[in-house]
Amino acid sequence: MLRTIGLMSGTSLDGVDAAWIETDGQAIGRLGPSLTLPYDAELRRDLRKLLDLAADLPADDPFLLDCERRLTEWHAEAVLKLGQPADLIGFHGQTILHRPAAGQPGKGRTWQIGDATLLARLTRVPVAHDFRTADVAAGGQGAPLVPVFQAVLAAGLPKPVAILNLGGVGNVTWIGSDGQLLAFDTGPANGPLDDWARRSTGADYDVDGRLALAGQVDGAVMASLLRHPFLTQPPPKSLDRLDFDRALREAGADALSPADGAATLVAFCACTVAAAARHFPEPPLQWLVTGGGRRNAAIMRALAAALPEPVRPVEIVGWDGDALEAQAFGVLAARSAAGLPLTYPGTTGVPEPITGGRITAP
Ligand SMILES: Nc1ncnc2c1ncn2[C@@H]1O[C@H](COP(=O)(O)OP(=O)(O)OP(=O)(O)O)[C@@H](O)[C@H]1O
Ligand SMILES: CC(=O)N[C@H]1[C@@H]2OC[C@@H](O2)[C@@H](O)[C@@H]1O[C@H](C)C(=O)O
Repeated sequence: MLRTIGLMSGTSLDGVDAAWIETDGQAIGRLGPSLTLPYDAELRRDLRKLLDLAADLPADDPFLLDCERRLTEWHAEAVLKLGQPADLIGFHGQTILHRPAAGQPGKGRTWQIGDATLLARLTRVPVAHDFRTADVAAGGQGAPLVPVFQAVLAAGLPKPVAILNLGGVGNVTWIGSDGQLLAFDTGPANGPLDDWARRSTGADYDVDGRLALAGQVDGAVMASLLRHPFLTQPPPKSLDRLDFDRALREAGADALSPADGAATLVAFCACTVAAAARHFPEPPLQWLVTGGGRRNAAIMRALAAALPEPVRPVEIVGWDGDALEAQAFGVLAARSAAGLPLTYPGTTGVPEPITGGRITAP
């Protein structure tokens, strides 16, 4: 088994999640400590700016390179703070653009920034990185990547089960009784809500969903959003963090009051999850919710109303919803080192299971 440290900077841009996990990529030995190192306001703002600029930026743009260096140093700081010995780091980096081309090998693009050479030098540990490129190059969605780890974690749970991650974007993993995996992005989750909270109240996010709980869902905006073709599109499918921004503007969301806007975004998030469930081969026995969205009481209430099955935070089965994605990248790093598949036809739509990632020595 390898002692790994998984590092994830998700689409919420809230900070680096780091987790220690002992694994050979197939089984989990020990789960160790984890932490989140939140970005300071300046780095968070610059990363958010990068998302808007990414489509037109050359890879050697000075602003991009400066952000990449700062992002990498932040990750190194997270590793040092964790203070655990490691044989391998799994470094996701920060997605700034995601445009896969389903079923068209060589046509899609997914872009995670992060300087693996610098991270390996700063931590003196080999770094596995660039986990999504091979899958997109082979015609896969390049996301989600966590299902292979969730399947190991969920081995002892009654099936079918649905694991819902509510980060900036939402994604779900459905695991059937025979171990069948179906995973895909559900729709926007905290991303548009965070942008809305920042614009309307100045806060980084709607703490505990209080703003949304004080508002009313706007029927006209909802009706417009629910017509988005992503909801009925069959999986595999994945999203860029900004994919719904235009639809939200066109639906007239910008004209809503702060509370009604938040309430409407929350209700839409729950509707996208209900729409996702229509793609499952059979209903799950329960939904286990991970990611920051599980702390948003408005989202959890809306999910409970929209789904017929029980909806609970993953802590109910003893998992740590703040560490899960980081732990996944430790396992993905070990799988990459062993040449094991990271993605499958049922998770990214790649034609056959393939490995991915590259390893950079210190
Ligand atoms: N107490 C809380 N109340 C409401 N929302 C919260 C709370 N805590 C966290 N969040 C939300 O969760 C988000 C962070 O979630 P998470 O860390 O799962 O995202 P991520 O890892 O960046 O995303 P992704 O899964 O897209 O990679 C915050 O931006 C915020 O919107
Ligand atoms: C391209 C990209 O970075 N996608 C993220 C994003 O955030 C949530 C969702 O969209 C998911 O598909 C993915 O992250 C997790 C870690 C994954 O790949 O499983």
